[in-house]
Amino acid sequence: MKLTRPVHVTPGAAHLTPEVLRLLDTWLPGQRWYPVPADGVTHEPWLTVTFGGVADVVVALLRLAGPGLAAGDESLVIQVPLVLTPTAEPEQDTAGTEAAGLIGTVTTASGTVTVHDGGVHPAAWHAYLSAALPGACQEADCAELRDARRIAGEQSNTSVVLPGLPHTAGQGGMLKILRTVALGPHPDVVIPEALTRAGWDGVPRFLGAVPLPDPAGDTPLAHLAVLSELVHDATDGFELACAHAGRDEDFGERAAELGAVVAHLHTTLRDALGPGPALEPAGFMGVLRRRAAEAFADVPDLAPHRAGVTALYDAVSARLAAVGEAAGGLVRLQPVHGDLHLGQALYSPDGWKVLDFEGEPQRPVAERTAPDLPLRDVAGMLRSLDYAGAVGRATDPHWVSHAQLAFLEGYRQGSDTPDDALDVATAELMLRALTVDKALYEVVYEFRHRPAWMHIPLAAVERVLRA
Ligand SMILES: Nc1ncnc2c1ncn2[C@@H]1O[C@H](COP(=O)(O)OP(=O)(O)O)[C@@H](O)[C@H]1O
Ligand SMILES: O=P(O)(O)O[C@H]1O[C@H](CO)[C@@H](O[C@H]2O[C@H](CO)[C@@H](O)[C@H](O)[C@H]2O)[C@H](O)[C@H]1O
Repeated sequence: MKLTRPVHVTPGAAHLTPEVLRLLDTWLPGQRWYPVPADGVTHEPWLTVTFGGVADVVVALLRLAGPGLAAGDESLVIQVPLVLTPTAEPEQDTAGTEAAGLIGTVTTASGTVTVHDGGVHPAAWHAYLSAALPGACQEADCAELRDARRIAGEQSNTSVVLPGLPHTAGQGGMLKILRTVALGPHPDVVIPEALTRAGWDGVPRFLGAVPLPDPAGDTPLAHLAVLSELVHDATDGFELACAHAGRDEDFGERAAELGAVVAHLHTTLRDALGPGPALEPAGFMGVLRRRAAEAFADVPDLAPHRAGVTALYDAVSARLAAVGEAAGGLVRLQPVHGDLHLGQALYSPDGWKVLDFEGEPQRPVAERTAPDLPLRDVAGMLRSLDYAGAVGRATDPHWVSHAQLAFLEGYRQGSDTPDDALDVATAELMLRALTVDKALYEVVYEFRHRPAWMHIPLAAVERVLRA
């Protein structure tokens, strides 16, 4: 019988010496996937994970503690896979160490150990792969790891291409090591698994996952990694749209196809996972108002738009209350993507594939996974087409609006509208509110990560409020 490797969990910092933890304190804040500004943040060992039959690989699950961060079960937990190799001498030559993932060397009374980042190390990939997929990668030099490589770029997690992994449709896999560990089933596991089970081919086929076992029970505490089929000859949707924008080439056809895929995604999600509760206007708009207040507190440049946002949200609240009263209730919420943008879509010879169901990384987990309005994803794509026009430097003043209208038309045609759907005028007003909500999120995201691009969502806030 083909087995997966057992995953063992130990409380605290088992297998990790104080020297290794100190090394991590210095190294972690410089990582792209580190989820918060590092000022005053400490790393508290929560659990340590090892894999049966795999030596040297230790995964530290560290709770982030500090000003403004939640504590206890609510804390933000990061996953830090490490390869700890006992060695005779400290490594002197550090040339090329970043590529090799060397974090450092520590010496204790019991000897010297080199510490490598497991995210870029084949020994750790072997451990995850053999835990995710029955029978795969039984040896560290297995065929499945041939030519494996971590993908470069600005990622919230660490993804590894496995060209040698066989699967039903051909060859190749993608292992995604989740850097932020949230208690409960992870949406990037649950949603692709449900969509694959439903036979929908708009996501890379789900192949397996690495659960974090609960030492006190049978249900996994969380998920550590997810494995999916590699999409071949795929182009990142944002790069594709920017390239079209740069040539002023119409993106309408691709955008319409994408709209139809997003519509099918919503129908399949509702059928596979079931609808959620009915939209409750006060609660829903309360969340939007709180998020806006947080954005205004974070970014001073947003101040001139405070009154406009309040007025728009007041108008939506009033309309939802009136419509709900007249209809005896409003549309039901449902599972959605939650952070949909062109960079979460791959264009392949087989059409568009949607990726990354984690929700907006800067939001609390409960909020990210809550049932929502599908219009949230529509707003995300409209915003992304606007980014593509700006970043790709379209000179045609209609490039963005053409692509957005084509996306909306593709979405409308692909939609299987539920009986309780919002009427057109209310849906349009709600789409404006969700577009503003997304643009405010983006202003904060750009303020923190890419200030040179902050003008793109800032202009959008102004434009939508003026409309
Ligand atoms: N199954 C796949 N096949 C091919 N490429 C993929 C696959 N999954 C992800 N990618 C590539 O990896 C990138 C990062 O994946 P994603 O799931 O969005 O990770 P993150 O959460 O770190 O942003 C994507 O933008 C895409 O280019
Ligand atoms: O991909 P992530 O889940 O890490 O999402 C975060 O980063 C995105 C940028 O990489 C950011 O997206 C914003 O910029 C995109 C262009 O780079 C644009 O297409 C999106 O529309 C825009 O929101 C995303 O918001 C953030 O959560």
